[in-house]
Amino acid sequence: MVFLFEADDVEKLKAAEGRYPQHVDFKHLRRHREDQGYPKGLLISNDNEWLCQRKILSNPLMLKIGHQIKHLEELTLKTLANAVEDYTVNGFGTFEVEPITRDFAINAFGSVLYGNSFESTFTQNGKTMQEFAEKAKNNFDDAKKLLMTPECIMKMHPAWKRHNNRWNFLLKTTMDMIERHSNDTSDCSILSHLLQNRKLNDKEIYINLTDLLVASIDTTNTTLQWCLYELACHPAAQDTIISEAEMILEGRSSLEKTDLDKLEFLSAVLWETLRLHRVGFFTSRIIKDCMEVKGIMIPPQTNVAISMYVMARNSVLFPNPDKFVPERWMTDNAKIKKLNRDVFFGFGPRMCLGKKMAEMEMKLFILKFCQQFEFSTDDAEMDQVVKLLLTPSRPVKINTVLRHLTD
Ligand code: HEM
Repeated sequence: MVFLFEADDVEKLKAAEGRYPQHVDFKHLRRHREDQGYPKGLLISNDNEWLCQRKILSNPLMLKIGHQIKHLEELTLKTLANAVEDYTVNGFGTFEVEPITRDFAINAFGSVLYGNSFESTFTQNGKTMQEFAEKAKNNFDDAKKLLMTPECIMKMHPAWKRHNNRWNFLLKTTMDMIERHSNDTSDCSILSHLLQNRKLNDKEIYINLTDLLVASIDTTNTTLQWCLYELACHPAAQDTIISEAEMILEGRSSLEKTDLDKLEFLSAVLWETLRLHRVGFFTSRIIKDCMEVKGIMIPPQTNVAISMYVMARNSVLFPNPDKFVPERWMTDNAKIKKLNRDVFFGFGPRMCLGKKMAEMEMKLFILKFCQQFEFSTDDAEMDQVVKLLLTPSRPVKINTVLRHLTD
């Protein structure tokens, strides 16, 4: 395996990844699916099989983005209203953010997949979906162990059984959700689109919907926790988010998708959070063509990884790299701008399928959270723990006061 970490290397890797980019073999998922007679799904497919599924899944996702903002806004407000009710007394409260960010992450992407009625089934089946999120999260940890174990002895690892049992639960929950929502064609969910156009068979739909929800929950949940943590340490940034929104919205309380695109500082806060606290720390490709780096030829079929973590802490591009400085993204420096396009959500044709949706969800949540609460933290030093994703070492706790009380 070769590790690269300079911004220019991404371009070289893009040139060598070929038309059908291939990442490292997720052998733990592949073996479980083979054993159970399931198809691979987008996440672990390659070549034309990957490209076909990518097209089938990205079309409805793109369509949904334009229509989703009103629902997401309502969802965010509802999530925060519940938080106010549950965690604050007389407008003040100290609470862990994870239950709130996790509920939001499940509901936000759950409604993209299954339709806006997902939220009410989520409430009825709250326990099941919480369990789904919990098992998906624990599987990231076991996936790390299984990925590092040779395939010939992988099934002897204690993590193998746990991992499979959890996957069986995740798939079963998806089947229940599909059954529950298959007649709901009212708000063009991904499910209704897939059932109508029938380009994927039933098993392919099960696998892909499970993978999409798993890929969406912890990535969004973890990033939002880190973002609230950084904002709690930097209250002035909360004020800037609010004043920027006041300027762009000019008295309107409801947002359009185009408003979010104009909120430059809010985007910068998200990029800076992802720079410091990437949910994963490298993205890899099995290269198709040979590539040359610093005079060394790397042969085809080598696993080449870009270390996003190292790249994002490069002190030439990012002076004082360990400091949270959102303003550094509000620049004309093309190299820095390119990094947020190519790094946080991967690069090239195989970049994150949920990038645009995830950005929209997270920006909305952060903005509404800052408009609702003024918040700080007593926890000045938070370490990162590698669980495949880079998660906070302790629960993120914040001290809040309802903002209208401080105005
Ligand atoms: C903070 C949020 C997220 C981050 C930082 C993130 C990051 C990433 C990264 C780095 C990759 C690897 C890309 C590559 O190999 O070049 C990826 C792949 C992927 N992500 Fe995300 N992701 C996020 C949210 C989501 C969401 C909400 C979805 C739901 C659709 C999603 C679905 C996927 C899928 C399906 C892939 C595999 C794509 C493929 O193999 O073609 N992600 N993500």
